Amino acid sequence: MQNSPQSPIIEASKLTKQFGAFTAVDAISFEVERGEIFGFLGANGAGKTTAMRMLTGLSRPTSGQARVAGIDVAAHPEKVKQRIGYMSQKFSLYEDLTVMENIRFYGGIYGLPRKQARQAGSQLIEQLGMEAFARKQVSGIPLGWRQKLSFSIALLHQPDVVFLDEPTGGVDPVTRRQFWEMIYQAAETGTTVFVTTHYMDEAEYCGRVSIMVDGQIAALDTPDRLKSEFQAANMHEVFLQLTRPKP
Ligand SMILES: Nc1ncnc2c1ncn2[C@@H]1O[C@H](COP(=O)(O)OP(=O)(O)OP(=O)(O)O)[C@@H](O)[C@H]1O
Repeated sequence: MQNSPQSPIIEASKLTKQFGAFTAVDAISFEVERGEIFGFLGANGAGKTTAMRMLTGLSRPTSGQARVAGIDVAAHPEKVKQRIGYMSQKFSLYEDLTVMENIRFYGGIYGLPRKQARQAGSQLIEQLGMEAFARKQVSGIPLGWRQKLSFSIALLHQPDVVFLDEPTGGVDPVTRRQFWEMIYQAAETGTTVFVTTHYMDEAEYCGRVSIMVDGQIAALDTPDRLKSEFQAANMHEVFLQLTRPKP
């Protein structure tokens, strides 16, 4: 199923996930346009990862609907996985494989022919300037490099959308900036970026931002419009106004 270039690349309609009596994601509806950098924010436990797992076909919605690249995530989770890249700190590289082996392994998972995976691997290592690490086990390379590598691997099969779950957690500010340059490059080539972060300076780098509170989307707009609506100097203040428990 193909979606037209004009239609939103992500469409969620009353998307809901319940765990027993607990509603982790509560009827969220939103759309993301092709090529957008969309920030998906919320306090700990707000439901971001659960929502993202539904959008990536890893978890079945209890009710509601979502389409990613025109594909219904509940009806065709395997098809969705072919059209997306996914990177999280928990689900990422194999520590005991080398950099090159990881690239080839994921190339295989994403269905790239062996020769193409090898070429893409060499190209990727060169682009990242990781020649010195190519034959090193991933466990032995610095965290910032690992995160850049997993992002590049998530883009290996040129997905329509890349989902990034706290991609810059724990890395230094310089590496975070470099990582965001990579995000901009991906968006410029047409890949939609759906990103969660706890860093509010990063929220400012997004085209639009949604903020989840207790399973619902409490606000969604450009950082500038949110700041103006909440009369806040920065996104950190917007975030606090929405997520701070009411007295
Ligand atoms: N498999 C599960 N069974 C029961 N409850 C769950 C399950 N997965 C998540 N939850 C609960 O759903 C809520 C939302 O969790 P989720 O991980 O989606 O939040 P989050 O916004 O991603 O938080 P964080 O920023 O801490 O990762 C939490 O209260 C969590 O305990």
